[in-house]
Amino acid sequence: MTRVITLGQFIIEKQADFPYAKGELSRLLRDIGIAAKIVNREVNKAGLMDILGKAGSTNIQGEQQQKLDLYADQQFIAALKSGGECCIVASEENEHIIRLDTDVSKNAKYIVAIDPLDGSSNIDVNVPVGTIFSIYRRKSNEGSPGLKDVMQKGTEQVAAGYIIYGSSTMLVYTTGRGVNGFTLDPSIGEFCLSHPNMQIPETGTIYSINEGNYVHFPQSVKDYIKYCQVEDTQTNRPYASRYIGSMVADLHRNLIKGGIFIYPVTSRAPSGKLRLVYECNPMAFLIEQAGGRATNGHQRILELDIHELHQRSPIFIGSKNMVEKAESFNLIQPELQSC
Ligand SMILES: O=P(O)(O)OC[C@H]1O[C@](O)(COP(=O)(O)O)[C@@H](O)[C@@H]1O
Ligand SMILES: [Mg+2]
Ligand SMILES: [Mg+2]
Repeated sequence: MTRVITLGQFIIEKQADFPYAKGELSRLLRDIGIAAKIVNREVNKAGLMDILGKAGSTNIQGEQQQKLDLYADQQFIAALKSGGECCIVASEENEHIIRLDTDVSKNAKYIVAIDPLDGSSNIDVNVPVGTIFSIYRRKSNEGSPGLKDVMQKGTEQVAAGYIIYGSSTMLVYTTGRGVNGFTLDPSIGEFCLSHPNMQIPETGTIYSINEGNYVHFPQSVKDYIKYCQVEDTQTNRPYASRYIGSMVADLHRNLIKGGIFIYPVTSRAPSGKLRLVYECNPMAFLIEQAGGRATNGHQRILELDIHELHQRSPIFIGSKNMVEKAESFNLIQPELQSC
C-alpha cells in the first residue's frame, strides 16, 4: 500500500534540504494550504451560496470584482495574518500593498504576492478557476518592509505555486527544487502528494491563446498561430487549440500534457494583460522548475525589472521547444506597430 504523504508532512521532510531553515517558510506554505481549503469549500458550493456574481466594485485594473475574488482575497490575507510568517501581502484585488502589522507579522521574513482568484470570468459558469501565489524574502531586516521588498525580480522568488479548483482541487508548488502536486482528499481534508516531481514535456501538440483577439495580434504572433495550424505530420501539426480562459487551468493542462500558453501584446493591451508580480513570475518560476521556458517573447520573464505593482507583461510559457520555436518568429514588442 503506497504511503499517503500529506502536504504538511512533505513540507517538513523537504525542510531538511535547507540547512538553515527554521520552519518559517514551511509554516507559511501551511497557511496558504489552509486558506486554499476554505476557498475550495466556497467554490465547490458556489451555486448554493450567495457568492456568485459581481461584487459591485472595481479593482485597480478597472476590472469588475467578483464576490469570490473578494472572498478569496480576504481568506488568504486572514490566514497569512494569523499565521504570522508574512509581513506584507500584494494582491491583485488591492491597489496598494497590505502590511500585516500584528506583533508577530511585522517582524516576519516573508512577502506574499497573490492572485486570490484567477480566471474570474469563469467563476459563474463552473469552469476551473485558481489561486496563484509567489513568495519572497524581505530584502533587509532593517526598518519596516515596503514596496521595494515586493518589487523584486522573479529570480528572487523563494517559492511559488497555484491552487486549481477543478474537478479535483490541487495545490502545485516549487521552492526551487522541482515541482510537486498535491490533490485535496475531501474525506480527510488534506492535500496529499499525487504528482511528485512534475516535468513538463519538452514539446507538445497544444497551443493556447485567445484567438478572439486575432485581429489585434502583432503579425509575428499571427504567423506563429499559422505555424501551429499547418498540416505537417513530421512535427505533429496541426496542434490542437485549447483555451479555458483561466491561466491556472490552461497552464496546469500544459504542465501535464505539454503545450504553449500565450498572452501577447495586442493593439488593445499594448503591455499584454497578465500581471508580472502575481501571475507571470510565479507561473514562470514553476514552469522553469518543471523543465519548461517562460519569456515575454524575447526576455526571460524572471529577469524582467518590476516598475509597478500591477505591471503587465506579454507571456509565452510552456514546453521548452515550443516557446523557443515561437520566439524564432521574432516576437519583439515594437513589432506591435505593424498590426
Ligand atoms: O478573457 P481573456 O482576455 O482571454 O483573458 C483570460 C485571462 O485573464 C485572466 O482571467 C486574468 O486573471 P484574473 O481572472 O485573475 O483577473 C487569466 O486567468 C486568463 O488567462
Ligand atoms: Mg489572474
Ligand atoms: Mg484574479
